[in-house]
Amino acid sequence: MMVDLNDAVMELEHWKTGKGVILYGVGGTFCSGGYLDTVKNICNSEDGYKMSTLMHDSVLRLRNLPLVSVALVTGKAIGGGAELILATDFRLLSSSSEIRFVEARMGVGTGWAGGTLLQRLVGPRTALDLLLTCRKVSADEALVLGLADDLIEEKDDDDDEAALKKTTDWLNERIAHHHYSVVQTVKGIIACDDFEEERRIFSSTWGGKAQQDALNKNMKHNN
Ligand SMILES: CC[C@@H](C(=O)O)C(=O)SCCNC(=O)CCNC(=O)[C@H](O)C(C)(C)COP(=O)(O)OP(=O)(O)OC[C@H]1O[C@@H](n2cnc3c(N)ncnc32)[C@H](O)[C@@H]1OP(=O)(O)O
Repeated sequence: MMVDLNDAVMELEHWKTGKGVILYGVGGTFCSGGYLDTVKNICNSEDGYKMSTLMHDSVLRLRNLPLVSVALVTGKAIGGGAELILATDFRLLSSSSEIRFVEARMGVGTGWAGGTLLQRLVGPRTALDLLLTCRKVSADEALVLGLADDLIEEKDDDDDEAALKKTTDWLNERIAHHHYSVVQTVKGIIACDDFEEERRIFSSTWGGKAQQDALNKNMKHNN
């Protein structure tokens, strides 16, 4: 899974006209973290560092894609699986889903970049609490904590297809009507968090097709 994720992110980096991507699990589980047989086979500091380096690479490159990314969490997100939901811009949870950072119970810290990302999202105090208690976070609580951006009501727990359709619609409300260059510009500006880089990215679309089309419409922004 870890190598497959890295390959998938590399493929997405070559999608020059892309606008959005949804990260989701199948079979009623988002992700239950590292495959335990693999974890048992790499249980030494050197291999742990290599695994963590691979996953940090995947997670941070996923976060920095010029695409708007959403994690659709149906079922459980456990351990590294809970860390993976932090790799995207947004998180949509099915009402029966559950997030649980179990790393401390496994005798380790967060190995897939989840510690730094979690404290940026919910603050250091809440991050520390979630990582030390290893407690279940329900979809409702995730919304309160800022771990979820929206909830996907599902008629029954294993209706993955319906949840994916609702998530696609949610994402399209934000990207479908924009030219891909505009989506990539806005995402690039937010991801860079740097004024000089923002000016450079901004100027890459100034005068472009999307702006010319918009100006030619003589739009009034009052509806
Ligand atoms: C840095 C990341 C890394 C780390 O923290 O070190 C990790 O993420 S380590 C892995 C952390 N994850 C776990 O410890 C998960 C352990 N599994 C569970 O807690 C539960 O299986 C579940 C994920 C909550 C699902 O429970 P449930 O719905 O009751 O189903 P089952 O327990 O019957 O699971 C079905 C089947 O899947 C196997 N399984 C689940 N997770 C893993 C996993 N991470 N690695 C390997 N196998 C996993 C589980 O063993 C069952 O298999 P069978 O017993 O053969 O049916």
